[in-house]
Amino acid sequence: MKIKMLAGKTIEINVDLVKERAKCNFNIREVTHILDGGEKNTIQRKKIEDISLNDGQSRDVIPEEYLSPKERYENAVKKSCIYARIIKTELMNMTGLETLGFNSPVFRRIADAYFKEVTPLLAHFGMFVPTIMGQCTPEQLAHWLPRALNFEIVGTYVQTELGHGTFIRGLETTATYDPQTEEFVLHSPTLSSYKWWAGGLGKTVNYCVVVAQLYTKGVCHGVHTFIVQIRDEETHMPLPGIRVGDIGPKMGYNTGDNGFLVFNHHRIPRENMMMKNAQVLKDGTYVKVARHEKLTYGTMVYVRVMLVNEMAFNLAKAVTIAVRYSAVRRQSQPKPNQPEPQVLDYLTQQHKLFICIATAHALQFTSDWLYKTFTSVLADIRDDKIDTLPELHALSSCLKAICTSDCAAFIEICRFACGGHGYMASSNLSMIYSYVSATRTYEGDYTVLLLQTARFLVKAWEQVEKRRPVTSTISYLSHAFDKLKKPWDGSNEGIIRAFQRVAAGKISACINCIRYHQKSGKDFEDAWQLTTIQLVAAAEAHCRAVIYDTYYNETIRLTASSSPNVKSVMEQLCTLYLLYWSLERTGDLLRFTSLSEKDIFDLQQRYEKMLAVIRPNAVGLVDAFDIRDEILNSTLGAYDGRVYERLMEEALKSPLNAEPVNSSFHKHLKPFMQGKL
Ligand SMILES: CCCCCCCCCCCCCCCCCCCCCC(=O)SCCNC(=O)CCNC(=O)[C@H](O)C(C)(C)COP(=O)(O)OP(=O)(O)OC[C@H]1O[C@@H](n2cnc3c(N)ncnc32)[C@H](O)[C@@H]1OP(=O)(O)O
Ligand SMILES: Cc1cc2nc3c(=O)[nH]c(=O)nc-3n(C[C@H](O)[C@H](O)[C@H](O)COP(=O)(O)OP(=O)(O)OC[C@H]3O[C@@H](n4cnc5c(N)ncnc54)[C@H](O)[C@@H]3O)c2cc1C
Repeated sequence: MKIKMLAGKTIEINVDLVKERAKCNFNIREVTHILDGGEKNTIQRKKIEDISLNDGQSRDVIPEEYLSPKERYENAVKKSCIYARIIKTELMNMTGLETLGFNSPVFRRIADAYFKEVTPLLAHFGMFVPTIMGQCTPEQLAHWLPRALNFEIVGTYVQTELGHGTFIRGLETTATYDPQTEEFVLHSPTLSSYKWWAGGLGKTVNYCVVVAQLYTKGVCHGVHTFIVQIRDEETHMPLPGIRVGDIGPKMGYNTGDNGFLVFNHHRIPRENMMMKNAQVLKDGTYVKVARHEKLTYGTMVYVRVMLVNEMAFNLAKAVTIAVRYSAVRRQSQPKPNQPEPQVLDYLTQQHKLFICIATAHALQFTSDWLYKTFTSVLADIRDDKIDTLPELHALSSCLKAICTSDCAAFIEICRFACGGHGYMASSNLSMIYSYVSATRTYEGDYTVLLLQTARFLVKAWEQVEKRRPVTSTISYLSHAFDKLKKPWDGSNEGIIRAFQRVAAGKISACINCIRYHQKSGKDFEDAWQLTTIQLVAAAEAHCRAVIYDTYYNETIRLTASSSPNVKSVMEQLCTLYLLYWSLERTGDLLRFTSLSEKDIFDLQQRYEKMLAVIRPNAVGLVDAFDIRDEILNSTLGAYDGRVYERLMEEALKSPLNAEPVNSSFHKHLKPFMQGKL
């Protein structure tokens, strides 16, 4: 079927997708505007996408998979420069876009059209610039920020070492102050102190933020951040005292040139210590400026916040691919003499996919809410108020952990939903998965971050016990002393309250367990270690309760003035999300609420009914994510649904198809088959 598109281009669209779009009963644009945070944002995003993508500079002539690792990296650098130039010269100064930050999610979104994996400049944008913004004095900021934003220097964030990633206090790289020359001497004293992992470090950057143990006047003051030049600005040669290189192939991020870095008594000026939170004076005197010791960890908190948005977007990509493909794909014959159904019509397929759409919405709204919380805490810190920081740390830690973990699991389900073709590199699902699966580890491992949140929850519990006030995200704890099981009512609000009861019950169980071990003679640290499995589960339950509450309230708020059908489809998705997790967590609900077997039966019925209600709008819902084909980069997920044509077109690009017979036949296979080898 031929369809005339808005831009005047005529394209052929798969007939099943045309029918699906005709079935959709809500205004797709309106949902796009809600997801973008308003119509103005959608218009702005589309304008930026047009400028960045319409001239085709993002496209590769040869698919990246067929290039050598070196060629892939070089191609990524080339395209990074093209894209960075567009951002710098065409977008940032454009009228109407003044409010757009260098770290706008729109820039990040478009980057996927340029890079199948990642740009070597991701850590420059994502970590180097934010650390400069967060850790420098005004004078340092004036010196470094313009240089970094203008790409006169490119940098990364070098913290992790071979021996330690999680335990930052255990890092071994030293920065020892020499008052004679007013310099810091950076040194890697052991093999385990070698810096390892930083993105862009291997070959791309010439500067970096280094996290090292600060020594002055013979005293260690713990980890601090330093701006370190590692390569010559002209020749790009590593400076004396620096050994730097690429760490080699990984499961993903292969165009990201993650690197190693070894210091041999490398000297940097005193002014290169990032001095917003602590200073070393010329004579070597150490002066603590910040009121909260952990403000040095600020960049990590920022990235954890940004990652929640990243997850919403990546899941939206994966489910767009899987839903469109499932509308095009036909398989099996449940009834004799009937046509093969679209796989999207199978209830089990809907069960795999509609939760992914709902999760993308839940994470998008949660991420917007978290970002607002983050900016308000930053404003507090600027006013020298630090009491809101622990809650932000607890929230960003658990949300980063749960969102990255859920998103990785659901993306893999999207791949399962696409059968064998989902396993093709050209589906792009494997690339999306390998990108997302790393996010569960980096910027704080899943378990480690949930234990940070648990620490906050245990302290909050003690506050509640003393009848002291607690902050809003944990106010539900005040009902936790109710020994009775929470009555189950099954409404959306009821489900949210039930899960808050689950979280409170799990935290209470942890407290009991810690106290039990303490009573039997263990010290607090041992009692804590013996409770960590339950603590992780309690922090997860708390995090999910926060997501349910945020998703539900934001859906109501954001659709308050929407058209009736948009309002109802958004509410249906939110209800589906709550029902899905109720069914996933029946054990918890049976333990902490009055949920009965009959209630579980009802939940299942309601859940399946909701799948059926959402079914006609499924393609419309993924269209509403409004992800351009260049960004999706998928044979299975393109807007036109020409799945088989695209699969064949991509297969023909394989260099193995360039010749009818490969030379290995004559060299190896034939002699072997003829018994001559
Ligand atoms: C052209 C291009 C265009 C492109 C355009 C693109 C443009 C857009 C770009 C946009 C970019 C988007 C995407 C970004 C992707 C970036 C990629 C990133 C890659 C990955 C980077 C990394 O991977 S980089 C390394 C991260 N490595 C960690 O993540 C280590 C975890 N490890 C810890 O984080 C600590 O080690 C750990 C466990 C807390 C214990 O720290 P510790 O031992 O010092 O502390 P304790 O546990 O003893 O805790 C003592 C007390 O401190 C409290 N506390 C602890 N932390 C706190 C904190 N942060 N804030 C407040 N309070 C804190 C705690 O709550 C206790 O409080 P209390 O005493 O009151 O209970
Ligand atoms: C793709 C990628 C990019 C990266 N980019 C950067 C970068 O740009 N800059 C940078 O500095 N780093 C970077 N990293 C490193 C990353 O931040 C660390 O790998 C991450 O923080 C995890 O730390 P680790 O490797 O030390 O894991 P470990 O802490 O050694 O984890 C191993 C296991 O031990 C468990 N564990 C550890 N501590 C505890 C505990 N206290 N309690 C219970 N269980 C525990 C963990 O749960 C995990 O299962 C990157 C990593 C990856 C994969």
